[in-house]
Amino acid sequence: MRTLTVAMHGVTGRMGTNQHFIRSILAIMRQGGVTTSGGETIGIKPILLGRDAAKLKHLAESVANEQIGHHVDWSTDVDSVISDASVDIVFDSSSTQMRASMVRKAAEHGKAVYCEKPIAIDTDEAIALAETCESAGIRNGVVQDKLWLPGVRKLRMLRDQGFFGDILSVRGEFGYWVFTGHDPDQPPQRPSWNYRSEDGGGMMIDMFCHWQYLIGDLFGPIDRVLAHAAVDIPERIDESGKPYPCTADDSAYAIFVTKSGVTCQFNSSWTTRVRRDDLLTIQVDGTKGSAVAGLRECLVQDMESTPRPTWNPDIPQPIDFYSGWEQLSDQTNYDNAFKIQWELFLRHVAGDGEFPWSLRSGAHGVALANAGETSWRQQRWVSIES
Ligand SMILES: NC(=O)C1=CN([C@@H]2O[C@H](COP(=O)(O)OP(=O)(O)OC[C@H]3O[C@@H](n4cnc5c(N)ncnc54)[C@H](OP(=O)(O)O)[C@@H]3O)[C@@H](O)[C@H]2O)C=CC1
Ligand SMILES: O=C1CO[C@H](CO)[C@@H](O)[C@@H]1O
Repeated sequence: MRTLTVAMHGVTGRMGTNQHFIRSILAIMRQGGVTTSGGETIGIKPILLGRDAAKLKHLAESVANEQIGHHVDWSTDVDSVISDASVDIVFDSSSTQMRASMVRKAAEHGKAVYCEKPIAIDTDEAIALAETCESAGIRNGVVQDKLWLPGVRKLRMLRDQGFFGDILSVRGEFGYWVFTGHDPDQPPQRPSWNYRSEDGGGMMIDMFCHWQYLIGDLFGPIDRVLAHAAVDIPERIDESGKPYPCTADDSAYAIFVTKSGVTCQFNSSWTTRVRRDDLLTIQVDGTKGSAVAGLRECLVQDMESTPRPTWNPDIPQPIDFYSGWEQLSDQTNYDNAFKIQWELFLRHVAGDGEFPWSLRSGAHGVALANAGETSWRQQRWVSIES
C-alpha cells in the first residue's frame, strides 16, 4: 500500500473542517484508502496546518479519534511542513486571499497542489498561478464539487440519454436568506468576509466560478455574459459582534449564452427566501422534455406529460403544475461530491487517471466572475475568451 502525505491548510475553516477533513479525508481513511484502476490501494496521512493550535489540536485529536479511532498530525509551522520531503500534496481551503501564496509555496517545493475555488479574485493572478503550477510540472487541481452533486449527475445522465432533445434554455436559482446578525437570536450562518470585497467576498466571485464549470460541463463552453449585481444589505454584524459595512455584492443576476446557443440564466442571492425545492435548482428545457434538478433530486416532464395551459385569470388555476413531474429514482449510491473529487485527485497524484479540473480550469472560473463584474459595471454584454 502506498501512502500519500497531505498537508491541509485552512482545515480549521467551515469548508476545510466539514467537507474536506471530515467528509472527505477522514471518510477515505475510514474506508481504507482509495483503490487505483490497477488495484493498488492508496492510503492518506494528513497533517493539519494553520495558525490556531487549539483548533488544530481539537480536529487532529478529538475529531479524528471520533471518526477514525486515532489522532492525526498537526502543526502551526506551515512553511516547514510544506517544505518537508515527506509531503506529497499541499491542500488549501483557507481564505481566498491566502490561496496564491499557498499555491506558490507548494509549487516552489515541487508538491502536488489541490485547492478550493476561487483560486484568485483576479484573472491575471489566476492565470499566473496556473502557469506557476504548469512550469513547476506539479499535478494540480481545484475544487469543482458541483459536478458530482447527485442532482447534477442525474441531469448529465438525462442529457447523455437524449431525454431533452435539443436543449433550449437553462434556469438556475441559487441562494437563501443569510441572517445579518442584527437579531441576536439569528446569528449569521456564513463568515463575515464573504460580505467584504476587500477580503475576497462577493457573490460573483463565489458563485460564477461554479456556474462556469457547471454550464461548461453540462451544456458547453460559455460565449458571453450579461450580468447585474447588488449590495443589498449595507451593514452586517461580524463574528465579534461588531457592525461592519458590506462592500461585496450579495446578489447577482446573469445570462450566460453558450457557444452552441443555449441561454442559461442564473440568479444567485444571499438575500432571498426560498420557495423552491432546494437551495440550488436548475431547470433545463428541451424540445422533447424538461428537468428540474436540486442538490440531490431531479424531476422530469416529457412531452406526453406536458400540460396544455390556457390563460384565464378569471377562474382558479385548474392545473396542478407540480403533479405533472416525475421524480427520477437514484441510479447509484451517491457519495459526497467533495470526497469523489478528492479520490480522483489522489489517484491522479498516484499516476492513475487524468484530472482535468486543474488550476488552468479554475482560472476560467475567475475569468467568468471578472467578466460578470465588467458587465455589471459597464452595463453591457461581455465576450468570454476561449
Ligand atoms: N466549494 C465550495 O462549495 C465552497 C468553497 N468555499 C471557499 O473555501 C474557502 C474558505 O471558505 P470558508 O471555509 O467558508 O471560510 P472560513 O472563514 O470558515 O475559513 C477560513 C480559513 O482560512 C484561515 N485563515 C483566514 N485568514 C487567515 C490568515 N490570515 N492566516 C492564516 N489562516 C487564515 C482560517 O483559519 P482560522 O481558523 O485560524 O481563522 C480558516 O481555516 C474560500 O476560498 C471560499 O471561496 C467556501 C464555501 C463553499
Ligand atoms: O462560496 C460558496 C458559497 O456557498 C455555496 C453553497 O454553500 C458554495 O457552493 C460556494 O462555493
